[in-house]
Amino acid sequence: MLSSHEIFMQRAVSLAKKGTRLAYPNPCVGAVIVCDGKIIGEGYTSAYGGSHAEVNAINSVADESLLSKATLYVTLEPCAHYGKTPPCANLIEAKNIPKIYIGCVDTFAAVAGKGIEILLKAGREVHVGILEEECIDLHKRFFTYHNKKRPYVLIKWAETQDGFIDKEREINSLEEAKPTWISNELSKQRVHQIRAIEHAILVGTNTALKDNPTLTTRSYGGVSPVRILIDKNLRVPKTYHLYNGEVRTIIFTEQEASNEAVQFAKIDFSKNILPQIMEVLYQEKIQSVLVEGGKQLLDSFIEQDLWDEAFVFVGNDKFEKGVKAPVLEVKPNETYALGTNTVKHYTKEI
Ligand SMILES: NC(=O)C1=CN([C@@H]2O[C@H](COP(=O)(O)OP(=O)(O)OC[C@H]3O[C@@H](n4cnc5c(N)ncnc54)[C@H](OP(=O)(O)O)[C@@H]3O)[C@@H](O)[C@H]2O)C=CC1
Ligand SMILES: Nc1c(N[C@@H]2O[C@H](COP(=O)(O)O)[C@@H](O)[C@H]2O)[nH]c(=O)[nH]c1=O
Ligand SMILES: [Zn+2]
Repeated sequence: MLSSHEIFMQRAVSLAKKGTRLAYPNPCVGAVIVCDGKIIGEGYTSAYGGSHAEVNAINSVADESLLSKATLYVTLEPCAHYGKTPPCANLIEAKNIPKIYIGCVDTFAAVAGKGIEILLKAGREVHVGILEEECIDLHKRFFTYHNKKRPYVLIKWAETQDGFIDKEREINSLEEAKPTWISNELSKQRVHQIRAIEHAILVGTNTALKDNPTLTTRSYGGVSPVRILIDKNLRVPKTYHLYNGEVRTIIFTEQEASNEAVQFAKIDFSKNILPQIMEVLYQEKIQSVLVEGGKQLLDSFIEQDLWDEAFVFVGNDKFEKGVKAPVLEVKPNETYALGTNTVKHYTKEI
């Protein structure tokens, strides 16, 4: 059974999940203020440049005098640095909040224990590590980005019962360029929900040529991720969806090119391209990337052990031949049904 501290922290985690996508490149933090066992204030990080969770929670309290006997629950260590806003640790001190429960320490160098230090120096009671696993999971993109200097990488594909991601097929016209659907409508919505959380989405050249993907969140809503395409020789026609200007799109190529609908990033294809792509995404402050295929691209991420989380959607069909699905040599952490489909979810410790 959860303790009351864990229940309030769980509420802070749920609040944080509401704002993940808009807070980028900030972590979306959740905060709850409790007095006499009742929640008197709540908040989560505003869209980038806006106020932090602690500020929003404090501002939401109707009777400020209660703060001096209240407890603050916050998913991430309060900040101690002047970024776009002043430090939250100083605000908590100024508002005389006596008890602070923190989900996890912020490993970002500008904070890293300094927020806790300010609160302890001010004589506050500080507890760290409440629902720590959930809080680290919540902030995994932000931690990976700062600690590994690359975005958090998720790989995802849909495969048939007999392990194929497509049939054998040739594309002879624009009309023929569309995905072979393996997963069902519920899975599609789940994929769009995942897309709505992640910062960017990446596909390989053959996937773009055969599927003419849109890569948006249209079945779920929310912000669509930045679209990323690998296209060494610019083989994907400008009539394809990726050039429609609907969503910010970056194309990795070795060609000199310009186009008002997309952004080109030149890399050296004679070398391993994945570290180069990671470096550009890092410079672009992109904190997570969902790799949606195809086979060759997914295999290169798997071979280089460059993934943090994976989703495999298993449909009901058997193709008997076609494009073979990638293989993960580890067991899924969870498996669940989405209607008649099965989802295998793999996570790694960050
Ligand atoms: N069921 C599903 O979930 C999915 C199915 N698919 C299917 O998969 C198929 C496409 O897969 P596949 O043919 O493997 O192609 P990919 O989409 O992986 O694209 C491969 C091409 O992209 C470039 N590329 C990819 N990775 C690298 C790398 N690491 N280094 C350098 N260049 C790279 C190369 O282009 P170049 O040769 O120009 O250098 C390469 O030929 C399609 O049939 C598609 O429908 C795709 C996505 C998901
Ligand atoms: N075929 C297949 C998938 N294919 C992936 O989805 C992309 C198409 O995206 P969109 O154009 O936005 O619908 C496609 O290029 C490929 O990366 N995904 C799945 O969840 N299930 C499926 O059965
Ligand atoms: Zn802050």
